[in-house]
Amino acid sequence: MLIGAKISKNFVKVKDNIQIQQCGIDLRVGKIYKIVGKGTIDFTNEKRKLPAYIEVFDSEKDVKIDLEPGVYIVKTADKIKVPENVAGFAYPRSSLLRMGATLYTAVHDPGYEGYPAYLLHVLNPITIYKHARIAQIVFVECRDVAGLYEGIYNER
Ligand SMILES: O=c1ccn([C@H]2C[C@H](O)[C@@H](COP(=O)(O)OP(=O)(O)OP(=O)(O)O)O2)c(=O)[nH]1
Repeated sequence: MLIGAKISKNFVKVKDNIQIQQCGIDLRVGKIYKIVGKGTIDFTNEKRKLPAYIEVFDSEKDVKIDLEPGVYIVKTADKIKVPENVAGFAYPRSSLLRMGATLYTAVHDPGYEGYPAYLLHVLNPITIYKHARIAQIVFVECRDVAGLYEGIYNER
């Protein structure tokens, strides 16, 4: 069952109550990066290498950005902390989709703590203002978990 926002608001450091939705929490844009070069992925992570990112926008410094179609990495401005018996799933806001842009997201593991990064796919030109709410994260109770997330993306 999805965990309602009355509880899941405790898993996200929200800036404003406007972020609290019915059964999820809206996440704000923090930084936006262009991807430069190629990445490498393997079985053991030994050869895993992320491409370079060039920062093109920072909600702390910039007012807005006009993005042309392409792919970008978005780092959220909101820190999340996923409890040990919970997993999180993020979705693009429907308004974002209605403008011709979307997010690709993965699983937020039990024990993860940090500012999630998502792939932003802009199909139609879009203007993004600082701290725009772009995603909604929902949390699900998770039984019999096999340990907690201890990987490189933790930001404790
Ligand atoms: O769209 C997402 C989904 C998850 N995360 C965070 C939370 C998650 O717990 C962590 C690691 O995600 P995942 O396990 O999918 O990444 P991985 O590539 O398998 O990394 P690792 O080898 O560290 O497990 O990254 C994001 O930043 N963006």
